[in-house]
Amino acid sequence: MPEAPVVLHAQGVSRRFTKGVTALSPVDLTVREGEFVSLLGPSGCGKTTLLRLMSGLDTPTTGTLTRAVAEDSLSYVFQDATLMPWASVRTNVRLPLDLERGAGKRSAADAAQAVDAALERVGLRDFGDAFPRELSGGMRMRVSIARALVTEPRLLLMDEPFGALDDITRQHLDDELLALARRHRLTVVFVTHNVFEAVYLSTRVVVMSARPGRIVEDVNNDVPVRNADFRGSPDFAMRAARLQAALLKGQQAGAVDAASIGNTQS
Ligand SMILES: Nc1ncnc2c1ncn2[C@@H]1O[C@H](COP(=O)(O)OP(=O)(O)OP(=O)(O)O)[C@@H](O)[C@H]1O
Repeated sequence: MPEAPVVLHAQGVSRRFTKGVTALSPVDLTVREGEFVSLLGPSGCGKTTLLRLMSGLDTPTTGTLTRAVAEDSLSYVFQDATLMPWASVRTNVRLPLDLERGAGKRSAADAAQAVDAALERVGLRDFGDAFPRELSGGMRMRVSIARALVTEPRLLLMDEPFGALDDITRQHLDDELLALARRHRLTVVFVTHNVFEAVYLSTRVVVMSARPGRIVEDVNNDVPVRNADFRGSPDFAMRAARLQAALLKGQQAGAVDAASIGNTQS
């Protein structure tokens, strides 16, 4: 079977911030259409930095990053739901279309239809008139996902979207996300530091070292079925253990890197 087209390609991409913080060592990474790639790494290893570079919100210090989808085919989901508290769910979800409509792209009726469809997709059809304060944390995150889906993106960049939720809600949203990704043939890059979530969701897991982040392992995780049986299976536990070991290796590599940087500076 021919390989799916490339959606994202990073070559030698690094990011150094002012004040000398190197958040990301040179990274090479290719993401293909339909993949669900998790970036897994310890806190502060540069996952968000890499995701922001992929989105175009930030530019690399070195290297090149090419994206084969247009800016309006890409959506970014932040760690927090980041909803406007004074606006209804419907208005929140419509925001990207309002910004787009400024450029004369879509009629109000089309926008309303797209908002309803996005709310339907995340199971919030009856909550369009509610305000964020009336919703649970999980529902707010679903609104945030509906807002990301309303433009019908091909590429979804998600920065630890379920990190603040309890396990049951997280698992529920994991299932909803998988169904959405499958139904709409999305390519997803998903930041997490949770090995179990990475195993459950991803077709591929990119494990990063502690800061300065670099890729220590690129693990294929293409499994045929993802459901409660899979979560409870020995295969699942083995995959999680393997990622845990890779994470540990990455943490140690980060510590060694930091020590050698210290040595060269002293
Ligand atoms: N704008 C910035 N200016 C200076 N340093 C920054 C900036 N953004 C991030 N950093 C630093 O870069 C490093 C990587 O940050 P980043 O947010 O990418 O990590 P992360 O892996 O996403 O962490 P977490 O899992 O905790 O969200 C951190 O040490 C952070 O302090």
